Amino acid sequence: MPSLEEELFPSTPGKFKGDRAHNMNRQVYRCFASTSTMFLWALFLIALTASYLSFQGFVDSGSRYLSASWGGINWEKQLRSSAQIQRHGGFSVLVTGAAGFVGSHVSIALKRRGDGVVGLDNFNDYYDPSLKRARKSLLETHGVFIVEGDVNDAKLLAKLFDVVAFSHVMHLAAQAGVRYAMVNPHSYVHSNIAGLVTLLEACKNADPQPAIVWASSSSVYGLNDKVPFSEADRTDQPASLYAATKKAGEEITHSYNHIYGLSITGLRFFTVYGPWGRPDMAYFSFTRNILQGKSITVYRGKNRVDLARDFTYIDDIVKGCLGSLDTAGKSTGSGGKKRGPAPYRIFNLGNTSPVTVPTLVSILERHLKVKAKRNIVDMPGNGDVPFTHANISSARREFGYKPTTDLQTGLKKFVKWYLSYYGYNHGKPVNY
Ligand SMILES: O=C(O)[C@H]1O[C@H](OP(=O)(O)OP(=O)(O)OC[C@H]2O[C@@H](n3ccc(=O)[nH]c3=O)[C@H](O)[C@@H]2O)[C@H](O)[C@@H](O)[C@@H]1O
Repeated sequence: MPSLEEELFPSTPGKFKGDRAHNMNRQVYRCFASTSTMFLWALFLIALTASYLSFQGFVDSGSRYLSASWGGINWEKQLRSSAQIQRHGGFSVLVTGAAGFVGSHVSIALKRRGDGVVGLDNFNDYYDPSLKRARKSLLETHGVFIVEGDVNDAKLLAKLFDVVAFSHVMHLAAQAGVRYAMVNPHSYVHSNIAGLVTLLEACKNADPQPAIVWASSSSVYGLNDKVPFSEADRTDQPASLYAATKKAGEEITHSYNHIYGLSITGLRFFTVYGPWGRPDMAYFSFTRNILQGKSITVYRGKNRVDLARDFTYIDDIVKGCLGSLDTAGKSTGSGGKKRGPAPYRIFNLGNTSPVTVPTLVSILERHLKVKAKRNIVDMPGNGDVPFTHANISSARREFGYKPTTDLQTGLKKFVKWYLSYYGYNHGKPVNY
């Protein structure tokens, strides 16, 4: 049996016979009725979408407030107090990677001379996070507050710039390590590319815009064999994904400098070592293994040539970082708009005195008074380069950079710290 509607308005036009005016009326009514049905459906769908979105927002913000380790009045108070400048003409610096090796040393040095410092670190487990926690405790005793968060967190970055008008950003947060890039390539893209862009976005939007000094790497020289390495040498032959992401960082920062007027200084660090260092690096893992009586793997280059590095002591690097901050010109833009050209600089921070890896081992043996069990193997194709050697004349000219610690002296200080921290048997760290 046809429904009432079907009866009144048969689905097949033309089958209905009636007068013309009646017909017209029906068509108008029909058209109106279907428009209002559509309208009701549209309203229903909009309401459904809106309630879904607001539910999602509720879930997001709820989970953020439940899991976030930042935010709140007390947190903002800690930020402001840590960022407080204590010297005439001082800076307020956001240090990313502040619980890292270089980050912790730079943060303390800045704080000591009266600059305001706020740290940011995600405490990831690329290497033993307890060492990062210990550095954090050390920083707290110097009055440096570290926010636990990721440089990929745009909301957190916006909040930080909202609470503190940072004059400088020292960007040291990164996925470090040359050979680990073969194990976890995406962590390099996440931290060194995506994280960098998120940070630059926050800096470009900030008002005032901070000047940025950030960690590039000697590894950008890749297969370059012109020695010593100068900033103008080619850097288009990276030997590892790590190097490629650092090189990409140099290009990315250049574009932000060009478009938004951000002041940029990239520092190419040369194999930095010292107390509170990184356990994944050769001098550190060699020390641990030698003390534990385990063998160490010493890579050797083509034609049995020893590998060499321009090992640079942490205190020299810290001086280079501070010198870079002191001479970084201002960013010219604000709120995402460029107002004029800003400086774009790149410097080598090395020691200008390469030492072979076997010599590094011999120095450690002397300081530790233990003979190493050396397992010499040909360098696998793992992203390593045979040698590095920095020409540092640019940094010397610009801010008087002059490294003063040779490898022998620097390793002595490292070993002293290592033994006080871990003990001879790499037991539990001494509490700081
Ligand atoms: O200069 C830099 O820019 C880089 O310096 C280091 O990278 P790398 O020089 O490879 O430092 P190590 O991992 O400590 O290696 C030093 C030397 O020891 C060698 N090595 C390493 C590990 C090992 O088990 N055996 C060994 O012979 C390496 O081949 C290399 O020649 C850092 O790990 C990077 O994060 C940094 O960017």
